[in-house]
Order: sequence, then C-alpha cells, then structure tokens
Amino acid sequence: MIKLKDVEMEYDNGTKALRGVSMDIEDGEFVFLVGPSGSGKSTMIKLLTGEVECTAGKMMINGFSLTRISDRQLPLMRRTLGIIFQDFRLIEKKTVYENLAFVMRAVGASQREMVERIPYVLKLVGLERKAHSFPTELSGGEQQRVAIARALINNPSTIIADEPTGNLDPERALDLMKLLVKINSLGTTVVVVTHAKALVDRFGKRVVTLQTGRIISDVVGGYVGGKINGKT
Ligand SMILES: Nc1ncnc2c1ncn2[C@@H]1O[C@H](COP(=O)(O)OP(=O)(O)OP(=O)(O)O)[C@@H](O)[C@H]1O
Repeated sequence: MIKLKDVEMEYDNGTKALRGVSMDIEDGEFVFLVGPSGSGKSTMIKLLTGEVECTAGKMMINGFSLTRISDRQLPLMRRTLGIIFQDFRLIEKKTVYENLAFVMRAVGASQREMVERIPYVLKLVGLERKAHSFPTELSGGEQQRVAIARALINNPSTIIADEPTGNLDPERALDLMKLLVKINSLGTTVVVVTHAKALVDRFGKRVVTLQTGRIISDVVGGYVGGKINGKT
C-alpha cells in the first residue's frame, strides 16, 4: 500500500514541486497520474521510488516509512517496486533473456529460478519468441514490452510507469496500456504517469490529477477538464 500524507517537495532552488499532497493507493489498485507539464508528476515518481526525499509530510510505501528509511532498508523497499522508464534503459549488448537474467541475478536468484521465471514473464508480455534477440533488433513497442518484463521479473507488488507510452504510436500505446491492465488483473498494483488523456479515458480507472503541485481531482473513470465519471 502507498500512503502519502501532506507531502511537500521543495527543490534546493526553492521550487515547490508538491504542496501538501495526500493520497492512498490500496494494494491491487490501478491509478493514472495525470496533469499538465510542471505539475509535479515526475517529482511524485522520484519520491515514490526513493530517488529524492520529501521536505515535509509522511510517506509509506509497501510497509516502509520513507521519511525515516535507512540506507540498508532503501534497497529492500525498491525491491517491492518495478519501475518502467520512458526511454526503456535496456542493456544493448545483452539479449532480451540476458537483460532479464541480469536483474534477477542482482537480487540473488538461482539459475533454476531464472529458467522458470523468464519464459513465464516473456510469455505474459508476448515476447516469448524474442528471448534471444538484442534490443536493437526489436521495434519500439517490443522494447517497451521488454522494459515491462524487466520491471515484473522480480515479482514486485507495485509497478510504477513514467510516461510508458511516450515513444509509441497510438495503437502500440493502447496495447501497452492493455498489457498494464492485464498485469494489474493478476494482482500487481499499477501506477501510470501519462500525458495520454485520450487513452486514460478509455479505461475507466482511477485518475489522480495534479496541478501546480496539488491534487485537484481524484476520480474513478475520468479526469478534470474533460469527462468525469463518464459525464461531461
Ligand atoms: N531538480 C529540480 N530542481 C528544481 N526544480 C525542479 C527540479 N525538477 C523539477 N523541478 C520543478 O518542479 C516542478 C514540477 O516538475 P515535475 O518534473 O515534477 O513536473 P511534471 O508534471 O513531471 O512535468 P512534465 O510533464 O513536463 O514532465 C516544475 O516547476 C519544475 O520546474
């Protein structure tokens, strides 16, 4: 579970990126985080992943209190998260299989666990036939699916995706969102930051809208400035 209480984030130069954000995300929820440029979405992702610390307020992520987390606990908290970046961040000199094995090895998985888990996750994202391809041999949509497979490989309880459809054409973007919905239906909490409002509208999920560092709307099935709960 993710819990934010009166969270503020002020950067060193005095910019207040978040101004008193409170929000709960239950286990198993699917949440879109939307808002105009500069509204604080990336800052929120950085806080959730422990990349930066909030300057006021309280945060709990999957049982860890981020406001007083130790250096020893931070990697353990991060293991509960699978993070999907817009620019994929795959290792180009490794095959798809090796990219995934690398991440499993980092948490001490055995060869046997890898041989079982990697084909399962590749099948889930529809890439079972690309295990031995290199990232440069894949389309943008396929590379993004490898990035999703990598985020899932260590079975995190929460997936956090930062603009995952940013580099994809509309059809691929829709497929990718459907894949995230499928992953969510298998029990993983999913938080997606996106600009793709048209896509968000199609799914009828919870939508949290940020504006100038504040939550201005938190509804199921729509976003502020367009349709809310299916009504205009
Ligand atoms: N490292 C930083 N130092 C100072 N100010 C920052 C820093 N990163 C972001 N900001 C500022 O914080 C505010 C929120 O930025 P943030 O990147 O979180 O917005 P965003 O909603 O993700 O925007 P976009 O959709 O354009 O990516 C902006 O005013 C931005 O200029």
